[in-house]
Amino acid sequence: MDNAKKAEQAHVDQVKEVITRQLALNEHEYQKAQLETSLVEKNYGQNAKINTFEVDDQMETNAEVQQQKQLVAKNLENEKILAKQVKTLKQLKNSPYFGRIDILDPGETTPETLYIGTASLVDEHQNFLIYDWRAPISSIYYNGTLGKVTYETPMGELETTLQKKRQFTIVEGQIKNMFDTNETVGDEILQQVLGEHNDEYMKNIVATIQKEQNDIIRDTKHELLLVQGVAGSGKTSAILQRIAFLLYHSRDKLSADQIVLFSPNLLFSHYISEVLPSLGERNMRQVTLAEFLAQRFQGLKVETLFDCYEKQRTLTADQRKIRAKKEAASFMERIQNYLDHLAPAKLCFSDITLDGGQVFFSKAEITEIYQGLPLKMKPAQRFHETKNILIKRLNRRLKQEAKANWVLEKIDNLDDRQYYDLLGTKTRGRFQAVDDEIKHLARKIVEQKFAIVYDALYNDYFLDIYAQYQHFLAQTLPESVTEFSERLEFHKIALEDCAPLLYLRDLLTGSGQNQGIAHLFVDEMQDYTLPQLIYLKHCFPQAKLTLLGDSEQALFNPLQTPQALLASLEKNLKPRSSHVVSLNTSYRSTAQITDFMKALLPDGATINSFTRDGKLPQIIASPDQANGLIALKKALHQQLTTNDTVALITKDLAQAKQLYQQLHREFLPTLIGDQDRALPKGVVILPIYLAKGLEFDAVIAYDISKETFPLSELGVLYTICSRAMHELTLITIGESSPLLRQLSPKLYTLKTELVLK
Ligand SMILES: Nc1ncnc2c1ncn2[C@@H]1O[C@H](COP(=O)(O)OP(=O)(O)OP(=O)(O)O)[C@@H](O)[C@H]1O
Repeated sequence: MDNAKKAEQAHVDQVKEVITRQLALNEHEYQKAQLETSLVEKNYGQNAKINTFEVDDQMETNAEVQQQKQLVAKNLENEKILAKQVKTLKQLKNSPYFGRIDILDPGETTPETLYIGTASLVDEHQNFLIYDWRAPISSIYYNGTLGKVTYETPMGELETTLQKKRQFTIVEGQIKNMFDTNETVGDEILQQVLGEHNDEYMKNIVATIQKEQNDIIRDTKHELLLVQGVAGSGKTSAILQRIAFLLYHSRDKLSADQIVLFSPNLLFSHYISEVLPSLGERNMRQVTLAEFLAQRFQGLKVETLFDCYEKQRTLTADQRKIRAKKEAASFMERIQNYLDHLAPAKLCFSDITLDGGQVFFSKAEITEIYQGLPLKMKPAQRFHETKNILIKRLNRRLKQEAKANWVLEKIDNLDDRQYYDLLGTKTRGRFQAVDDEIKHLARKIVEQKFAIVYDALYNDYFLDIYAQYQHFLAQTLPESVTEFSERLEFHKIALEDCAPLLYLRDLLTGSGQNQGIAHLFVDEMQDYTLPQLIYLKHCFPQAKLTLLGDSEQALFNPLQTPQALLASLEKNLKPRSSHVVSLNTSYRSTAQITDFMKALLPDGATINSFTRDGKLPQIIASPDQANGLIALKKALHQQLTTNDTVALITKDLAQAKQLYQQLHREFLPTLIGDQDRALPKGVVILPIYLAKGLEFDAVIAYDISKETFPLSELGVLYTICSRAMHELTLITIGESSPLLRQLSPKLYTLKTELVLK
């Protein structure tokens, strides 16, 4: 070990000692806090039982119980903080830091050495032994080259001189690797990290964040941040780091619950779920578009992105035209326009009925209320007012109904359990007058009977939104009405109708907005239509947006330059400020695989491959299905010897199912469906849309032939190839895809599979 490394190891050991001391202290405190909580809880349980006979005692007990409750809550909070500290210290003990910077501030003569890790560590004398990677000063580590550098602080920009930058890999407290570097985080450690095999969970990239990724992570200025990055350029990694950064940066006012990430599929949600916890943060909320819509269309089967993809080849030219119109931003403007001119008489209300079908509020009564309101009222206000009037009328009816004979009879026939259930939090015999107790019970009985009416009012069921949307379609796109209503009869709704319909509903009823979400992230945004993005922005009006995508991987939408995309988003989402970042270096795959992917694209020259060496992709040409299958089996056997997981990625579900049938005896593969959340080891077979955002050590694509992959399937083939980290194999059957024929033979090895019979 050279002297520098010895000195650094000695420093690691010193820091570890401090960590060990703090860990012991925190663990002790944590156990104490746990004990205290359980004692208070026990106490609180007993306290809650005593003194409930006299009114005064009862009040006293209530106050005491309140106090005890607060104590438990405080203790639990304390416990949570200590548990988090223990977890953080344990992580630091294993690997206290990954970077060091030596800086010389203006006017100083001796440089200061700072170590950077996943969390801060302060010793007993308030010296910072480790700086959190998110601290303002740490940005120098990611951004600066040696010499004069600046960094942002809450007080403004500061300047310093960066004299040294050192990277470490520390495992179990031992320095495994150490490099000095001038540039941003150097290649050596990155090489090593990227060369590792794929894991069940994505890892954080905190030690090797690249400069342009750092710009995304630390952006706090823009309301709309658009990231356009080539496959494997670290978009997902960067946004997860960004979430951790934002939680640190705004820790007083931002919590993980105020952040929503739209992810492409459930597998992906599982895959990324460990990144934030590994950085000491809680996970944000995650949802797929399908889940989000399914919640809003209960009772209907909502077409998913995957259904759309599967069926797109069977659409007629007319259906395509209709879909294109519904997926244009102007369709949302038309909704706005429709509402601006909608006469109150054209509102499609429906009866509110009781369980037995008896009408409680008729459509005519509701329409009359709505029409009778002042003309200048906006639709949402008018709707709200109608609802208020209906609730008042309902309450009046309930009051009258409570005096009805059937109610009094019911009270007489209540058994004890029913009686106490109706009393709820009230106590029998504790009402000021006996009549009050009867009144209370009567009220509860009628409330139960008419709960369905409350429910209908509360959830706006008295507006027939489907009929309203149909009315809108009849005026705007009449050729699409029949298909919409036919689907509805079968309790189905097409994906392209979801965003416009919900938008119409929300604007009409003034509902559907969540003001509490501060950040909205959309991954794989190239698969979203503008109306969907407009609707999401409408749902989360206070949220800053981070949209990430790669136009080249679009399974549905045409290619767009980042600038054109930004211009279109600015026009339609109207953010106060916006910024686009392009990521052009692909980190996921070996240089050979990235070069192959690049060559598939007409504008692939803009992609930089990261210098990680590997095997050339392999193309196996086979004359027919039988030989193709033999080639596939051989390739699977061979790749399973060096990789834990081999992914057979297909163009669609039908092909995935067929291959599963052909391989299941020999390989026991797993056929992945859209409800699967985890990826097992071995051979996995999945259609490309379920592989979005994921990566695999080895990827095989089957039947890359003229018919299955014409030029128009470029995006699909590119996305399949870009899932491979270390090995890529393409098997062609008969005439190969024209996408492959245009590639230089230097980019792959070619093998012919031909078994002579
Ligand atoms: N700075 C980095 N340090 C270490 N690894 C990185 C870095 N940036 C990206 N990677 C790795 O590269 C791979 C691809 O990253 P990621 O999945 O975030 O890219 P992406 O742009 O979202 O990809 P895609 O759009 O193709 O799904 C991951 O294995 C990730 O860990």
